[in-house]
Amino acid sequence: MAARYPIPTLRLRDGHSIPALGFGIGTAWIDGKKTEINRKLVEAIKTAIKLGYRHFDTAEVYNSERELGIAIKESEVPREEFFVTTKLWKNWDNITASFEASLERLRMDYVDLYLIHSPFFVESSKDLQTQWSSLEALHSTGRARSIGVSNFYAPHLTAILQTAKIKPVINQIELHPYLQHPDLQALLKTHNIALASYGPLTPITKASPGPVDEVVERLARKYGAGEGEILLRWVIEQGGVAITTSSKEERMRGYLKATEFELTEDEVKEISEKGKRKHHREFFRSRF
Ligand SMILES: NC(=O)C1=CN([C@@H]2O[C@H](COP(=O)(O)OP(=O)(O)OC[C@H]3O[C@@H](n4cnc5c(N)ncnc54)[C@H](O)[C@@H]3O)[C@@H](O)[C@H]2O)C=CC1
Ligand SMILES: O=CCc1c[nH]c2ccccc12
Repeated sequence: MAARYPIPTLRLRDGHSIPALGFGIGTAWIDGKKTEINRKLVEAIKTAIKLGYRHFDTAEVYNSERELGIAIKESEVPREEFFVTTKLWKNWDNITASFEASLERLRMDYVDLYLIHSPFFVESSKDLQTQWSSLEALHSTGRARSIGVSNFYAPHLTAILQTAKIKPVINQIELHPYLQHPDLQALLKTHNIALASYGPLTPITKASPGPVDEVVERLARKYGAGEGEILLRWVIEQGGVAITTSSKEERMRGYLKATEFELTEDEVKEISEKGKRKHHREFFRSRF
């Protein structure tokens, strides 16, 4: 059975819309060395499509773009119904070649969103500015409908905003109650840059036990949802986009419940306040 309700969308600063719940094909799926097509992954993506997911998040470095392209073709759902994000890894010298290789693997002639995966591989602000101008050039061809960044913190954003002709539409970062980035969130709001959360389930999957456990369990009972769905909804209620994943159909189905109820302002606040009592960063730890 497909989603009972359509997944809500968020309007980006360039006028395009992004579904507020995305299905990631990184982390749990990664096998950077594989050369054969992973049919299990293709089938899992097709299951997600059947359940109603239309927003997929991949990256050059995940080695999953080919499977996403095949799954979308085999699903027979029109390309225009999907929102596909991919990300540039380290090939700064020829960004156009990297981008075109991604399109080829995806079997697509455009992506909805192209992101710089990380700012941590360059030496200077000037390098970041040069990279951003290459994304602007791709955007002008129409093959990257929207452009944005990932794992950017205030100094990285400030650097590119100094010379940007087009501001990033989104910053995809690790965001959950134990990593809330209040200052970065304020900066994004000032520039109308949306926030996408990866690792939204971290408090229950990687950082438990912790101070939000009790409230998340209580709200899951109240709304007849899983604990994960409370954390996904916490992101969505704050105007963010939540990117999660699973290989299990039951979990894929469960996450969709996050679109079927609303948390009250006080409930969002309670999770945030309790979350502030613990700090946990799962990804790119060595950079901080
Ligand atoms: N831009 C970036 O640098 C990054 C982007 N991402 C993107 O975000 C996506 C999601 O990232 P995750 O950290 O995996 O997201 P997540 O925090 O939503 O965790 C999803 C994982 O939790 C497991 N899970 C769900 N419910 C569970 C439960 N009750 N008990 C135990 N395990 C449970 C799932 O099976 C899955 O493996 C990735 O696939 C990728 O597309 C992820 C990391 C970095
Ligand atoms: O994007 C998520 C984190 C990450 C960075 N590099 C790799 C490589 C393979 C899987 C995930 C990641």
